Amino acid sequence: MSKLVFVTGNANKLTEVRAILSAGNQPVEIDSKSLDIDEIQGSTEEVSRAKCKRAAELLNGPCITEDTALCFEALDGLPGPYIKYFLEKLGHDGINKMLVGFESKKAWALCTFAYCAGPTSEPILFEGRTDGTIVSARGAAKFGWDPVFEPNGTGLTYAEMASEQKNLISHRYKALEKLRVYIQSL
Ligand SMILES: O=c1nc[nH]c2c1ncn2[C@H]1C[C@H](O)[C@@H](COP(=O)(O)OP(=O)(O)OP(=O)(O)O)O1
Ligand SMILES: [Mg+2]
Repeated sequence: MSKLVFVTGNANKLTEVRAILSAGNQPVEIDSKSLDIDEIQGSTEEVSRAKCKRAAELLNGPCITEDTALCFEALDGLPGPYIKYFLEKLGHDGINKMLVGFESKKAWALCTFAYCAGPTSEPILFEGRTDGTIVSARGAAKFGWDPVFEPNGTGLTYAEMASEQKNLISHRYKALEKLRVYIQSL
């Protein structure tokens, strides 16, 4: 099959996706298209489905999209798919302050890849989840909320890890492993 098109406006995602999919003995190559597609409100599944469907309409062909949510246990899963706007307004410090009144600092990163075969097809979803804790920022602020998320059992924030380490345990890696199996069955 021809190369898959990954529609995203986020260069960091693209770098990680390429790194993860090129590892292993059956590498998957992808093309990318930088489109900033409107995102609806709703559950992570609804947000993902709508975005991928719209991308397939715009491209008039098959594509993948990806949505990343950061969910706080104390807030029953919020900010979830809206983390981008919270991060933009509040920064790493504000993200921590959101949890000051709560005992639990537990959080999980949820990645949802969507594959849509074309404008008249329904997207198929692939989820990956990594559990951890929200901590004061540590490590280089290169990618989103990486400095404030410490995956369980590592003692390091995503930002303190080598990219190879993050890419072996991340929400994105887990979702991509499911997508990879699906793509290779096409
Ligand atoms: O592994 C990650 N480590 C740290 N931060 C991350 C990660 N992955 C996404 N992020 C950030 C980017 C954005 O602030 C929000 C997700 O929002 P989200 O809509 O999925 O991403 P986006 O709008 O940047 O790109 P896209 O064009 O693919 O929708 O969390
Ligand atoms: Mg987005």
